[in-house]
Amino acid sequence: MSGAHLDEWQRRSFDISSGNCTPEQTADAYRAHILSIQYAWASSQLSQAGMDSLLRTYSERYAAVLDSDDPRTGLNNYADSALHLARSQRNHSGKWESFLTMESVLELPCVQRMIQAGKGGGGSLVAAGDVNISVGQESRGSSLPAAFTGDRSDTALFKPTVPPQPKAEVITSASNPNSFSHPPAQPQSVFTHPSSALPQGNPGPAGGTQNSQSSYLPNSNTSKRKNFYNTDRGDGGRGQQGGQAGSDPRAGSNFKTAREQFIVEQQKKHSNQARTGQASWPAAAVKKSLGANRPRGTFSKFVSPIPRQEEEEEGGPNGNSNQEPQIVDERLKNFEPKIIELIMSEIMDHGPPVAWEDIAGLEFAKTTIKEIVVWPMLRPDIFTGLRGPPKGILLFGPPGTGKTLIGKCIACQSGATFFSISASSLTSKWVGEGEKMVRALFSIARCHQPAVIFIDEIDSLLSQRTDGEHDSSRRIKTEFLVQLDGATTSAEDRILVVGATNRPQEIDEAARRRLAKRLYIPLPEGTARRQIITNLMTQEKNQLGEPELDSVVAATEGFSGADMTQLCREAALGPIRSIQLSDITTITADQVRPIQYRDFQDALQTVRPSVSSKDLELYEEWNKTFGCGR
Ligand SMILES: Nc1ncnc2c1ncn2[C@@H]1O[C@H](COP(=O)(O)OP(=O)(O)OP(=O)(O)O)[C@@H](O)[C@H]1O
Ligand SMILES: [Mg+2]
Repeated sequence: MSGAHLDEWQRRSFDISSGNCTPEQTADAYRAHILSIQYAWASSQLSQAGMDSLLRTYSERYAAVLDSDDPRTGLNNYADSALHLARSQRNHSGKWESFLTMESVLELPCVQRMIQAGKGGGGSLVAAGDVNISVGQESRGSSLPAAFTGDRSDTALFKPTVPPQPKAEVITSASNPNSFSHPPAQPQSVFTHPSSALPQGNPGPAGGTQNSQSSYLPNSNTSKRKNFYNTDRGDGGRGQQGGQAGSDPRAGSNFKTAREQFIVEQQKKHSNQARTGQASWPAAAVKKSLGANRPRGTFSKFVSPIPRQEEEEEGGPNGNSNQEPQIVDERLKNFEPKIIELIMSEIMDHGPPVAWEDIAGLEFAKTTIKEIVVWPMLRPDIFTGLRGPPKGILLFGPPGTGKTLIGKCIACQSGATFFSISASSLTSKWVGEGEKMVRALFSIARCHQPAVIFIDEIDSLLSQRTDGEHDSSRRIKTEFLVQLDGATTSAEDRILVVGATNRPQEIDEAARRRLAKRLYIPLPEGTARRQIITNLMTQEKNQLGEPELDSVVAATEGFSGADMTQLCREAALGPIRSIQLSDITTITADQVRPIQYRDFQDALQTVRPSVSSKDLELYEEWNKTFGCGR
């Protein structure tokens, strides 16, 4: 999703602007947003990077509302005021009836003994295991408060035996000591009531029970929270709390705040990302409470793999090699650094410089390209309105005629940032990431204007769309067409796409239209062939006279530029082949004889034109139909 679309989507979806929302409503809204973001991501309306970014924002806002103890703005971790939000909350205390009535408590053997002991004026009160209170089915020792679990064995009022008390029932008993409750039909667990637990000097059973409960149980709000957040959770979060053991009174318990639980659930979903170190919003949410340990991710700084000169001198970006890499432009923050790095390192072209004079012939193509590429890049103020350059040009023609060479020349001569990408690498190397790459490519180009995106073998990227083709390549094509159309670029953007192909017939008609200027790069004519030979021969010792050159030019009718280069290379080997094998190790470079006409004659025996006349007809035909030449 482009930046513009994302903004619009956010605006429509996330308008909590009334200012009259209660904290509950705000929290609810944020939670709904978070779900919407996940849904949008799952249904491919939103990119991974977009989702990361949005989730980070909204989970932090959600957490801020949840955590704040300011009653006007926060929910204090879903304390009492927000419990009604949890519609599925089940508190059975209202329905259950305790079997522990005042009378039945008095009949308990331990209570009887206590009474007896009280009457007897001292001595041991109650033996361990004497008190059996039925409270429910589950046994989760770790869920008890520390005072319950023996952590405070010296002062503990109650000590559980196996199996210990489930929280739900503890909670109920705490809030209503006179109706110690349980589901009647469920099996029972056992509580031990040690003698020391009873309030000193208070032999009265009812009063004793009340006092003891109020002294060891946490306040009812906290207990309710525990009850709620443990109702439908498995053991999933236990490990997450491990780090708090020892210092946290909740150590060893399953208790989690709503936010912690939410984060745990999300972390499970995103565990893969977390493992690979990518940014994921739960990590961002955790960051809030953990301080500055921000993970590397979407907002990590990006460092260019190609250090600038001053950086090299200073020992790294910003003069500090220890600093994190930096994403330089806001527009790129939604892309994973990995992708940006790939584009910067693998797509930007850094070849040897090529001048217009190095390209033999092709005068019409060169003039046109200068007109629509180089000058507008150099003087954008003049080339506006109707004079505005096309957004795309297509160089087509037989193989080896200089299309790629022209691309390199544009890179050197236009003064623009040059992105050279082979379509096959886009479709094969980053399978599944192709459309992301395309989007990132255009975004980076937008940040580095004026920019030329050169796509060699563009036919393999923009071939006719068929029903049977793979979904990913179809998506790449669509993304490319969208970007090419300039839907996401403004009129002032100076990004030019130059495509090169020797299979123009295979290009999708929609792409053809977008590559408005289609230039035929034909086989070199006589003068061009002569120029290629002359250019190449100036670097070598040779004895080629004008008439001999004419003969070679005449003999190479139908040769492409690449064939001509190959012919010259082959001829250049002639003098070496004439050296005696025994001399090859001792001979000096000066002693190698110059290239002669006979070397070309020999070479012409082995080097053949690579383009057939039948193929040539097809190009001529396509040029007549779709080409922009004269
Ligand atoms: N017009 C030319 N002037 C000088 N050299 C040329 C010319 N055309 C081709 N060559 C030579 O041929 C080589 C191959 O050319 P290039 O890669 O540009 O061909 P291409 O048109 O891109 O071929 P393909 O369609 O197969 O990709 C160049 O490196 C250059 O040496
Ligand atoms: Mg090429």
